[in-house]
Amino acid sequence: MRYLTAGESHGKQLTTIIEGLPARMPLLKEDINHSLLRRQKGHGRGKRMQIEKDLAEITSGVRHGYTLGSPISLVIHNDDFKHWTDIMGEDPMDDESKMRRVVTKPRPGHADLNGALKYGHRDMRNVLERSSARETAARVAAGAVAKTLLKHLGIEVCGFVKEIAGIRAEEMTSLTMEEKQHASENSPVRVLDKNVEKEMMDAIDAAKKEGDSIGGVTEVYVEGMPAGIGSYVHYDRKLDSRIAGSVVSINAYKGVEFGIGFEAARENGSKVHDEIAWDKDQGYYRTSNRLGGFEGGMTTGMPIVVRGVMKPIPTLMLKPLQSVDIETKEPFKATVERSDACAVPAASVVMEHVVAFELAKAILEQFPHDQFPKLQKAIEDYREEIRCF
Ligand SMILES: Cc1cc2nc3c(=O)[nH]c(=O)nc-3n(C[C@H](O)[C@H](O)[C@H](O)COP(=O)(O)O)c2cc1C
Ligand SMILES: C=C(O[C@@H]1CC(C(=O)O)=C[C@@H](OP(=O)(O)O)[C@H]1O)C(=O)O
Repeated sequence: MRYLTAGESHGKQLTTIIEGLPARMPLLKEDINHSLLRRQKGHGRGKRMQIEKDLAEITSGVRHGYTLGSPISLVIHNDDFKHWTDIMGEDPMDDESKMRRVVTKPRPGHADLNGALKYGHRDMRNVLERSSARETAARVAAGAVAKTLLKHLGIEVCGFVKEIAGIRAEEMTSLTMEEKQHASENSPVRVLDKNVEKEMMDAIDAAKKEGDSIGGVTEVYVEGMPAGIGSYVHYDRKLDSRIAGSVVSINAYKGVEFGIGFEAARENGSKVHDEIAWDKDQGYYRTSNRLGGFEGGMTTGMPIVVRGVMKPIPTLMLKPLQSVDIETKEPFKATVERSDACAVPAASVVMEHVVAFELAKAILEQFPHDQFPKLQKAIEDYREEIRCF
C-alpha cells in the first residue's frame, strides 16, 4: 500500500491517492472527517484554522461504503483559496502584479531558502506553498483510511501530547487505552490531567502573546499489533525504522524514540531489555515494555510506544529572526501576518495517522490479500498460530 499527496497550501485543494487497499473493506467519509477535524482543533493554532473546515470528499475507489480494490482518491478543499485566486490561480499574472507579490525573504527554519536554491525559484512562494504543513491534512486523510483497516483487525492507534515547552504530561503508561483515547479526542492539548492541560494552555497563550513559538513531544501508542510484523531480514522493511522515517517526515519533527528511547544509553542492559514469559492463554509476552514494542525491526506483540520531538514553529509573529533578502542581499527581519504559536497538539494527530499508515502497510506486505475478509481471517489465524507456538 502506498499513497501520494498533491496540493499547495493556498491552492484549490489537497488530493490524496491511496493504492493497494484490499476490496470490501468498510470505509465511510465520516471516519476520515473525524480525523481531519481532530487535526484542526488543537490549542495554539493561528487564524488559518478558523478559515478552514477540513472535510474529505471520496472521489474514487469506494462504493456504498466499501472499498473496491481500486485506488482511493480523497479531496479536501482549501476554503482559503477564495482569498488567493489571483496569486494561486493557473493563469499568468502581469509582470507588475507579479513583482508586487513575489516572496524574496526566506524564513529561517522553513524550507524557503533551500527549496529556492534547489529548484531555482526566485519567488519563494513556489516553495512555501508546498512545504507548508497544510499538506499534513492530506496525510491524515490517508492515515484515517489506514486506521479504519487496523480497527477492523483489532488494532487501536492513539496519539497524544507528552510535553509542551518543558511542561510534562502525566505518565501515560499506567492509563488504559480508553483513557488515552479520551485525552487524544477531547483535550485541547491532548492530555488527561486538567491541571497539566491548563498549564500547557497558559504556556501556549504566553508564547502567543509574546509573538514567539514553542515546541514539544508527542506520543503514539498502539495496542493489538501481533508479534512478528516487520522484518529483521531487509533494512528497508524494518518496521521501527519505517515508523521513525515517517515521524521525522512530519513538518518540524526533529527526532524520534521508542519506549525508554535515549534513556537506554544511560542504563545497563539488565534495566533495558524486556524479559520473555509465557502463559497458556496469551502465549509469549514480556514482563516489561521498555523497548516500546520492537525487537529486530519487528513487533514484539507488546504495545508500541513511539515519541516524536517537534521544534517550535519557525515563523515568529513578534520576534522575527535575522535573514537576507535574495534580491537585494540586504539583511532584514521578517514581518508576519499570521502563524501558529504552537502546533504540538495538532501534530500529535498527524503523528498518530502517519504511524497508522506504516502499520497498515506492513500488515498488507506480510499478508497480501485482495479481499478484506480474507485479510481478517489471515490475521486471526496468525494470532492463533503465534499463541500456540
Ligand atoms: C500541524 C503543523 C502546523 C504548522 N504550522 C506552522 C505555521 O503556522 N507557521 C510556520 O512557520 N510553520 C508551521 N509548521 C512547521 C513548518 O511547516 C516546518 O517547520 C517547515 O515546513 C520546515 O520543515 P522542518 O521544520 O521539518 O525542517 C507547522 C507544522 C505542523 C506539523
Ligand atoms: C494550513 C495549515 O497549517 C499551516 C501550516 C503553515 C506552515 O508554514 O507550515 C503555516 C500556516 O498557514 P498560513 O500561512 O496559511 O497561515 C498554518 O496555518 C493546516 O495545518 O491545515
